Parts: sequence; structure tokens; C-alpha cells
Amino acid sequence: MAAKSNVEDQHSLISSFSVQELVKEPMKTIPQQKDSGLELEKLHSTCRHWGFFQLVNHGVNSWILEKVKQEIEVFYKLPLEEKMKFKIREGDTEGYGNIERTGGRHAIFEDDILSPCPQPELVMGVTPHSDATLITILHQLNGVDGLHIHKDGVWFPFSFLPDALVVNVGDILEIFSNGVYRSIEHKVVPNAEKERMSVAFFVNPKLEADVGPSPSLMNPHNPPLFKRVSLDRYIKGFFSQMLNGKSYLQHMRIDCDGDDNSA
Ligand SMILES: O=C(O)CCC(=O)C(=O)O
Ligand SMILES: [Fe+2]
Repeated sequence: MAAKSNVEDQHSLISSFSVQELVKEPMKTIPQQKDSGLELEKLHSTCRHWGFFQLVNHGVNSWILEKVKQEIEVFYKLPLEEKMKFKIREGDTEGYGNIERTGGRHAIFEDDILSPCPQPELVMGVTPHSDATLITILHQLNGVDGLHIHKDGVWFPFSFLPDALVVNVGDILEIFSNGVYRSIEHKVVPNAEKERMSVAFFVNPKLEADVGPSPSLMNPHNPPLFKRVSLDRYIKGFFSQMLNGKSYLQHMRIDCDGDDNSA
């Protein structure tokens, strides 16, 4: 079964790609300018080919991650009316709910609890999508896997290392890098028996920023591939469309038919 072993190869490659291979000192998260070119090259190549990696020696103490898990468990057990007291309100930067996932926030947390599903193979789970963010940092809180990623036309399950933070390149970074770094399409599939808990930290530019290719990368040999729009307009455009794989990113391409989105 060639297809299966191909999937397994990809799986083991990505799982073993940890920050331990990128950075030798535990307190660092990503290579800095002063690190060897090789370390930076690895990070560059991962963002380019995978758009996805897990950090192990990220410096966030495991007791903090444990505390996040406990707090989320306590919160989710509250009656709905109690939880709704913390509902995200327009213009707020924090709150309960996931309607406005990137909505003008510099960075927000979103926590997901997916209940067990008796027939997971019949459920699409969370719609396949790439994140409309700059980057997303994910943490799986209870060791129940469910994230699947799409690479070279194949969906395959992803295994979180314990205590790892998983970083995925979002659409804004793909646009900013003019397509050099690739946002990864992913989805969550419910587990048949176990509840899954994860927390997502969405990192975005500030509201006043524009979304577009970095001017410093532009030259006659590297013309902009994506439109430049205000973050506000980008977000409104995102929420006006159905979540569907990487379709909104396609819409941001200069050669895409449709509205002229220039700011
Ligand atoms: O729970 C996860 O592992 C991923 C969740 C996700 O894709 C999202 O919130 O955008
Ligand atoms: Fe996502």
C-alpha cells in the first residue's frame, strides 16, 4: 500500500521535527539572527514546505499548561448562561465564543472541546481550512489527537508531542512572504470515544496594519502575488465567505477574478 506508507513517512517526518532540532538551548523558541545559518535554514525550509512544526523546548512551564487545562475544564462545566456572561463583544479582545476568530484582535485564545462522536468517519469534523492568521499556536490539552493536516493532496493524522506547542503558518504570513511560506490546510476529526481539548492562540498584525506582500521582498523578479488590503477589510472579506479550505487566500491573489480588493 504505497499511499499508506507515503502518509506514514510524512507523519513521522513531521512529528520528529521539533524545536530540539532547530535550537539546542531549551529556553529559545525559534532561531534568532545570531544562530547558525543552518538553524535558520531549517526553520525557513519547514515554513516553506510544511507550514507547520511543533515546539518542544518552548520555555512555557508544564505547570502553566496544566493550569490552562484545569481552568478550561472548570469553565466548560459552567452552565451556558454563566459562560455567556463572558461572551466576546464587538470591539473586545477577549471572551467566550469563536464567531469572530480573528476579528481585529492582535492575538486571542480560542479553546475547543470536541465531544466524542460514535461515528467519526461520517462526520467532517471541523471544516477543512487554513487559518486566516499570521501564525497560530496550538496546544492539545488532554492527549487526545484529532488534528489532520493536508499535504501534497493527502490528509493524514497529526500526533502532538506531550507539552508541545504546534505552530502553523497562517494565510497572512503566506501573503506577507509573497507565497514563500505556505499556510497549511487542516481539520479536526472527532474521536469515537474520547473528548478532545485544545487551545489555539491566534497571532495577528495590529488592526491598523495592511495585509499584503512585504515591500522589502518585492522586485521586478518577484512581483506581488497578493493584493494589499487593510486588516479590517481582510477580516470582513474572510467572514463574508464560507470557510472552505484555502479559498479565501485564493481570493486574495492578484490574478484572481472578482472584486478589486486594493485598499
Ligand atoms: O484543535 C486543533 O488542533 C486545531 C483547531 C483549529 O484548527 C482552529 O481553531 O483553527
Ligand atoms: Fe485552524
